[in-house]
Amino acid sequence: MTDKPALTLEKVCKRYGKAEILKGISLTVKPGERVALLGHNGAGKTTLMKLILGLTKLTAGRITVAGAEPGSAAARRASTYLPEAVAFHKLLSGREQLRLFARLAGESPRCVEPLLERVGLGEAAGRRIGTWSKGMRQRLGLAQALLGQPRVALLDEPTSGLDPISRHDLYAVIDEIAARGAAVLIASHALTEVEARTDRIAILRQGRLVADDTLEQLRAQAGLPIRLRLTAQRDGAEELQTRLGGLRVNGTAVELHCRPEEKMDRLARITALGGLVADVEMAPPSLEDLYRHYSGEDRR
Ligand SMILES: Nc1ncnc2c1ncn2[C@@H]1O[C@H](COP(=O)(O)OP(=O)(O)OP(=O)(O)O)[C@@H](O)[C@H]1O
Repeated sequence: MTDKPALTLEKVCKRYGKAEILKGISLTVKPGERVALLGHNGAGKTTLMKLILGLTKLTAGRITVAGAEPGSAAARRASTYLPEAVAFHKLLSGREQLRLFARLAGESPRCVEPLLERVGLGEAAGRRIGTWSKGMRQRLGLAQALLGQPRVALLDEPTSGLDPISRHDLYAVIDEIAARGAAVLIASHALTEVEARTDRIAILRQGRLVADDTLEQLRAQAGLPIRLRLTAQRDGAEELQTRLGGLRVNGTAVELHCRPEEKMDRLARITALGGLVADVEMAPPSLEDLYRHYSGEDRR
């Protein structure tokens, strides 16, 4: 897989009337990379995807999709898009709809059956889409996204409204799209799942990209505290709090926060308390903590 970005954004600006939605966004996504695009409602995630697709015009800056201009025939061939609300022809069966998409993508109809099986729609494929659940329609959307070997895949909240198993299955397909060499950009509010399933996190805030790195790097840059939760032996929570400080969480637990570099020292002090401590759990800052920090919502 080449290291050259499949998707490049340079100082991208977008205005709607007087409203400046995006103010100089620069971002690259390499083949095989899965990047989460986070931001509050109205931050501009969908607008960014529409610019990449050439569905709306740039105010300033430059975007290239597999080396081509957004909206050009080459860029359209190279990219695929799963919108938040997938709309299909209700009267067509899943198989008929996917055959139609395959024809439009210049693919052989022979690819349709394996794709339907791949996304778990083998049995439902003959039924009209109008009778399908949201999860089934999202799966068909992903089957469409797998057509034609895309080099750039844009997925707008792909798992919203799906149950945990369907989410899991959907991410398995997203991983496959990336493993085939597509640069994948996923707009999402589902922090726990993107924490586990993406390679890099980009956060939009007030029209700017305020974070763009791996989770580990963002943790290191943010310097947020590590949480230590101690469970006391019977009736020992008060003594534990007196000795170590921190907050009583419930009848038996005490929570402490410490800087990453203090962690070993804290653990040594906890171990020295011997039988007073029944258990210790340690949690590094989650993506939710980091998101609050970078999006300016850290009010704790
Ligand atoms: N066609 C349009 N004309 C005018 N303003 C628009 C248009 N499309 C989007 N906007 C505005 O641009 C801003 C960004 O919208 P966008 O849909 O990109 O946000 P988002 O980050 O995808 O939000 P969400 O998480 O709610 O889906 C919003 O303030 C929205 O009202």
